[in-house]
Amino acid sequence: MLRLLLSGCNGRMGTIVAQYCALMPDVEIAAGCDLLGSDSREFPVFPSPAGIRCSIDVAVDFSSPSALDGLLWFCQERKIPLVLATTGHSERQLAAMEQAADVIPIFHSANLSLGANLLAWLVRQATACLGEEYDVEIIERHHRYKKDAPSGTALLLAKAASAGLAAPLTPVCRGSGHGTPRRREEVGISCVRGGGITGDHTVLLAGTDEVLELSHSALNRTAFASGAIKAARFLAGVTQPGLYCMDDLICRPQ
Ligand SMILES: NC(=O)C1=CN([C@@H]2O[C@H](COP(=O)(O)OP(=O)(O)OC[C@H]3O[C@@H](n4cnc5c(N)ncnc54)[C@H](OP(=O)(O)O)[C@@H]3O)[C@@H](O)[C@H]2O)C=CC1
Ligand SMILES: O=C(O)C1=N[C@H](C(=O)O)C[C@H](O)C1
Repeated sequence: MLRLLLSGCNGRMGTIVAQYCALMPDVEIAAGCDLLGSDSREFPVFPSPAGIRCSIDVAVDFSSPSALDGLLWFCQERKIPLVLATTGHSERQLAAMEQAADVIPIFHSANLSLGANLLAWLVRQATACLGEEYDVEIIERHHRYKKDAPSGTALLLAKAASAGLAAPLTPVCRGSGHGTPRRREEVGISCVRGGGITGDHTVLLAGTDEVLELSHSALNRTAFASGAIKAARFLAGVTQPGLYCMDDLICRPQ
């Protein structure tokens, strides 16, 4: 049995992950964490990891950047691997996560769906083929409740676009009326928030005479939940501390 700690268990993703795990005979949510706790779930819910005493194989976090410090402390103390799916962390937090990966295995991915990670790979191939003459612009669209912008996936795609080129691109968030012409060395990110959009990402490669568009749409949150459980299963078999990501799960041509 794979025993999980689910951080952010009362949220949109936490709810879907718990439902998804309930369908798996060999995966169990041993404990949950959420700010308000809860006594109506099929597992105990704690306001922070500090109070958890039961045995945990892997922690899975879909909560908020504010949960990170407590989670890293708990997982390092108990030597528990961590799947970190939350987005919107600061540079300081990302550095703390990298340090913690010297002690425990951490699987960090801003998007746990197979398709979005394949999109990142395709974007890298596309910029490598098209080169500096094509401007890269990213449009991300999410539901009205999303707190962070730009999305973690948009930043991941910006990095992938940059990796295909000789000179790196700097991510720039587009607002309305920015009033200066685009600079060649930027990758623009435009954020849309509305309704119940689960998560759409489009990468535009805009040349003078043609435009290539590559897109991914998550149709529901199970796309992420299934990736989270694959990542948890993977970490349960990892023996070395380190930073892992979807590249460690996906087989594709180099
Ligand atoms: N990597 C991936 O594939 C995906 C990542 N995400 C990311 O996951 C995160 C959660 O998304 P979503 O479920 O939509 O958000 P929600 O706001 O619906 O859920 C987050 C839950 O975490 C709780 N929470 C907030 N702070 C803490 C804390 N310090 N400790 C424990 N629990 C806390 C929230 O409580 P309260 O509401 O009271 O604040 C809420 O119940 C986001 O960062 C999102 O971007 C989402 C989908 C896919
Ligand atoms: O908050 C969300 O909902 C999502 N967040 C992730 C992100 O910031 O990229 C992944 C997905 O797009 C859904």
